[in-house]
Amino acid sequence: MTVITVPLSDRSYDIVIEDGVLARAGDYLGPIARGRRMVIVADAQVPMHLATLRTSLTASGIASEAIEIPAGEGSKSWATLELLLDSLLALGVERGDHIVALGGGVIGDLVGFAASILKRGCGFVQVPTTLLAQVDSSVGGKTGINTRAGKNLVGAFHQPALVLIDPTTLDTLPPREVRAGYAEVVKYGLIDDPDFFAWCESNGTVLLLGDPLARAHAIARSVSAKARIVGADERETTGTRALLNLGHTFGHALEAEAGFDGSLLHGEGVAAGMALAFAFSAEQGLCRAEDADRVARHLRDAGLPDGIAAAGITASGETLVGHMLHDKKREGGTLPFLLARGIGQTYLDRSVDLQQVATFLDRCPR
Ligand SMILES: NC(=O)c1ccc[n+]([C@@H]2O[C@H](COP(=O)([O-])OP(=O)(O)OC[C@H]3O[C@@H](n4cnc5c(N)ncnc54)[C@H](O)[C@@H]3O)[C@@H](O)[C@H]2O)c1
Ligand SMILES: O=C(O)C(=O)C[C@@H](O)[C@H](O)[C@H](O)COP(=O)(O)O
Ligand SMILES: [Zn+2]
Repeated sequence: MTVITVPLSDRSYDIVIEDGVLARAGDYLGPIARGRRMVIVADAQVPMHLATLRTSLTASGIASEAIEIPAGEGSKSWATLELLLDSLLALGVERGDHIVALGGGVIGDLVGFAASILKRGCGFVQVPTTLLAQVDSSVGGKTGINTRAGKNLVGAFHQPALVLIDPTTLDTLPPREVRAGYAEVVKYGLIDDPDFFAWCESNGTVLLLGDPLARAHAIARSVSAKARIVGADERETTGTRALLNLGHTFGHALEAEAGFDGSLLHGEGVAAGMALAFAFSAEQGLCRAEDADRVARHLRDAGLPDGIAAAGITASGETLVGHMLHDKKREGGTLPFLLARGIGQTYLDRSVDLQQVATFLDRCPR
């Protein structure tokens, strides 16, 4: 078992990583339930994991109710949020209760946001069941929904009380979703850990095939990096947490253009976005072309898109930059970008000319 703490003074919380921990969830949730019934909000596609969780709660003497949410990015919406809040109110959830989010990043973001506003804020616990959620979205308290204008534009910072990660739940995850989650794993290497990127180059293939040791290493290393960064800059005010956005300004624009319909998964958008961030950095003379090529090659080898064409997007540079103007990092007329001086040397650049970005994107193959 590995336990990593997110250091946030009186709101610090543990991330427990252990094969099979879902079947022992009651041991961890007992003290949080305080003798009350727990409400689990689960992705409708993980009934087997919901059953394991509920059995464990029952064995620990904790009653539970379940609300199932349709799978997919479309559920990070006003409509689903409203239905969820009504269901939670109907079940009598109180401010001191903790809602359990069981599923991927969609469920975690949606349930975390619902918890942040229900009765002006109640608690929640993350039980992530996708690789992406286990290495990234379940940690750090960014919650929210998408709107017509783009990704995650309405939300709140609201930290969970506990994150329970059972890597064996990934045995049922479709390979495309495993690959999408792997993009966020690679991200940690590219941000500030070149040794971890090299580890990914050597171990990515076995990790994607479900090797338990490689999987455990990748989850623990990713989560440690995220816990350290979130502890240093919880609300993305100093620029440190913004590093976790590597590839996301490009990636969210590609996702918005694709339309949140499952044709381009978040991790796929991030993969293409990271390749574009490195290619743009190389074009600007900030990093070596060999580094950008190395990033694109590894993403391709992992079965991930390495640019606009591979992401299936045909939109112009101007259209994509139009999506980027909704980015939450925007400061007046400036849009800070995560660029790179090399692998593991990502930094926030506030001097990027959006016209140059549009021209660069137009030159990328379609
Ligand atoms: N809050 C954050 O810090 C943060 C970080 C990264 C991503 N995100 C958000 O996370 C979302 C993407 O999350 P995701 O990639 O987990 O997608 P997801 O939640 O849509 O899950 C992917 C698919 O896997 C299915 N699934 C989940 N667990 C399964 C399992 N164990 N077995 C079989 N199927 C399973 C789901 O039904 C869904 O179809 C995006 O909305 C993204 O914006 C948030
Ligand atoms: O935790 C963070 O901070 C991140 O940026 C992690 C990202 O992987 C994640 O996709 C996040 O939701 C993007 O945040 P946003 O602020 O750009 O919406
Ligand atoms: Zn992301």
